[in-house]
Amino acid sequence: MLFRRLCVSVLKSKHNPFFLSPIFTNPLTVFQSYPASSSNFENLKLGFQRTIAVNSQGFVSGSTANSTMDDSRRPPLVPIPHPDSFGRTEVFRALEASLGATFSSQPTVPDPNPLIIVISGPSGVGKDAVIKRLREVREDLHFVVTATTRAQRPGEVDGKDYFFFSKEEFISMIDKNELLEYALVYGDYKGIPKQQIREYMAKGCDIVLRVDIQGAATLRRILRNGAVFVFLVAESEEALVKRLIDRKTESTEALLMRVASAREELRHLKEFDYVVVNKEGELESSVNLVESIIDAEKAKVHQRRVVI
Ligand SMILES: Nc1ncnc2c1ncn2[C@@H]1O[C@H](COP(=O)(O)OP(=O)(O)OP(=O)(O)O)[C@@H](O)[C@H]1O
Repeated sequence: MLFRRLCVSVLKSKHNPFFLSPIFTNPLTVFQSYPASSSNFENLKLGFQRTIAVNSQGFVSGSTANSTMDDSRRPPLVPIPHPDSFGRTEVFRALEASLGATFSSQPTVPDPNPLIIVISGPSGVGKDAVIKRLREVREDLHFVVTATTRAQRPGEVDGKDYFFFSKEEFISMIDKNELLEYALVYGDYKGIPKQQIREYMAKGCDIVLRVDIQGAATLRRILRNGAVFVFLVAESEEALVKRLIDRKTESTEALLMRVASAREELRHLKEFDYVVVNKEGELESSVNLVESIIDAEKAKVHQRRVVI
């Protein structure tokens, strides 16, 4: 359509010697003989490069030949039926013939790389709540199960809540460099098994890691820009404290410690790529925003790349 408009506007120009030429008074619709012989074509020169040919039945043929291209390399002049009047297959085939090449059905760009998403933020901000919902709404997401040496609590499932190991087993994993990151927390080890990440990335899954602020700093040093770092915050300090009180899971000492650390932790915000404000009663919006971040990362021309 655009091409036809171009031809018409060029031809209607008062500088054009073909103005009101009889070929453009014919409707460009009737298809009688295919392929039309090149003698049927009247050639119109547009500028210096592109030669356009329109036959009396309304077929358009063109080549991008420049003056130095020899005939053996030039695609054959093939009439192209107009999509208004002919089926998609006929137009498609004619375009291929005219270009002298078939159109590839290969994906235009490769699949995006699997992503590692590190979610961090102060205690009580809603990391677990956001991740739990994210896993419900998003397929191909693997939440890494942490390895720990702490005792299994009633109701906890090995391999789902944590992977439970003895201290000897855990130290052996450290020695064999099988952990991406680990820490000793109140006398117990916690760490991220590399093998689990490798396995799920190989399946094309995106990986979610939930870590505290110190863990995020360590992962940033290891993964650099290979992972995307998301900092979750509450809309205010007041909202965060109320949320922690309402959760009723901490002793008063632990509560005080978590609230005090939250202030300090906020200073690390600048080390992250994105910040998501998890507002009171708006968990769904926070999850949507994390999803949008993942989608945007997957649309990046220069994809993050990481080898674990
Ligand atoms: N947007 C929200 N609105 C209201 N309540 C929320 C919101 N997000 C999370 N919560 C609630 O706040 C409490 C703390 O959330 P959660 O346990 O997910 O925090 P966390 O960051 O994982 O904490 P911690 O690091 O201490 O484990 C939970 O009771 C959770 O249900």
